[in-house]
Amino acid sequence: MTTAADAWQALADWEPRPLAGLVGADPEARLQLLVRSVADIRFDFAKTHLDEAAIAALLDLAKAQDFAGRRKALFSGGIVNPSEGRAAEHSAERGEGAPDPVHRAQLLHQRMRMLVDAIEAGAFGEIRHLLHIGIGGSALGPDLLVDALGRHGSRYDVAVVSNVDGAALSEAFAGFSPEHTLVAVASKTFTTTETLLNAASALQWLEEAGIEDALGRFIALTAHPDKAMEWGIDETRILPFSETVGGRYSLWSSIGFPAALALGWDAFADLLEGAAEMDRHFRLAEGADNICLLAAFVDQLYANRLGCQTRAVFAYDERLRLLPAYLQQLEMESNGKSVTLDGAPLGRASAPITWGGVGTDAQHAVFQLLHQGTHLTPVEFIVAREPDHLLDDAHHETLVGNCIAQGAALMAGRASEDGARHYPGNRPSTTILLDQINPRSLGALIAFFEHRVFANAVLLGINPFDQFGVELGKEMAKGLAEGSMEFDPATRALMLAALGD
Ligand SMILES: O=P(O)(O)OC[C@H]1O[C@](O)(CO)[C@@H](O)[C@@H]1O
Repeated sequence: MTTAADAWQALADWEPRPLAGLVGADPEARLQLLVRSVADIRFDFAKTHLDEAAIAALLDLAKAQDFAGRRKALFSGGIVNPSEGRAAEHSAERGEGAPDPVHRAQLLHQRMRMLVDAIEAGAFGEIRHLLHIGIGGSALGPDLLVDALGRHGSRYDVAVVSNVDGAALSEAFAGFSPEHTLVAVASKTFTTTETLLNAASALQWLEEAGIEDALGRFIALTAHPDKAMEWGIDETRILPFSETVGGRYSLWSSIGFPAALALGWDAFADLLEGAAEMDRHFRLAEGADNICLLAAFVDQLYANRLGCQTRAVFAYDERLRLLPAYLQQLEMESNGKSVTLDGAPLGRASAPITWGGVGTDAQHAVFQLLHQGTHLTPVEFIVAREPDHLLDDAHHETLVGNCIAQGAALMAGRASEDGARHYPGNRPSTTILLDQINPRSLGALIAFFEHRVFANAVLLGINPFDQFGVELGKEMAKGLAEGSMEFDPATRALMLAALGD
């Protein structure tokens, strides 16, 4: 049997062919090999350097790394996060997983729904605003969902406040009236400094506004209900989710509460169903037919064969403007690792740096480097067939046309004697085309990215579900605030300059 080392060697021996040749030689075969539709989303990898030989090497790698076994473990509650001795059961929140976690998720969703109904029925008075306080995975997902899907007729004003910089909370206070505000404190651990400080300031804001029983306006979204109760939130207003749902995979749990409240329960249920459809595809599709695995093949090709240190994602859709930030956490916190599952040095590139923005804005800001810079950067375009507005068709046509033209220009390039006007071309891109952006398609899209991250982790042999890398910085920030830690002279001088003594 081919070992992982053999498969990596085969990839090292593989030579990329020019993109224009790959696409031009037999266009029909190319499209058939590299363009697929899953959950009404078209994934187009035709303008990447992936070819049959690279796919064969990467399929061998997947086999050598027991992709099928690890995928089975993911969906059946196996310990896929060995450093923390845990399963990773975000798919169970969508109904896809082992019976027990699926049942627990259903009970949680029932409680969420009852709370949504109670708020609507006026159990908390006349609520118009939801102040959602959380950070990282406890903020990026809900923020993305509400921003993307709540643009027309969101039933509540939602502010997601994550930064401990008081300017963020002050801005939210300025837009909300205390008597109509409900506060959701979202924290898996319920120990995160920034979140607890923001929550305490929100409580003070309500109290100072004369709200009777200000704590009664708080709900908690957490995997540690005991800690939320200690903080003062009544058990009846706590929506506890499972420890086996990772923070950056948690928008499907009660962390998604703002979306369920603002968009309505049916929309939240559609979101889960869209993700479940992608779960089923990922669980059942074999080999290169599996779109999440195929995307991971492209990622490995660029990160580990062609030396690309970054991956750029551009949403050509204003509704998805927060997607790049969401993906940064999902991809970089999951796969930004340097050791394998058994703690040995990884010895190759882990996750590339994810960056990006929104099109067409980014074209006028950063695309210069993509078209002519010295870095090779695989670019991902995300675009929808249907616009979200009633303005003249010219808007959508220009938007989509620009998106498609960028991929074509990156690939084709244009030769010129004048170096400044020379476009080298042969630059890869992937295009993800959605019919519409709605709860169902967004659920499927986000689940696609989650499973692609997992597939990459399997190919690399790393654990995508822990994040010890962020702990040291947290500890030192605490040590600095409490004066309980010794720092080096340069840091001491900086502290003195910034904070006084
Ligand atoms: O939900 P919590 O426990 O407040 O953590 C917030 C975020 O902080 C992290 O632990 C990183 O510091 C993320 O993984 C997580 O999403």
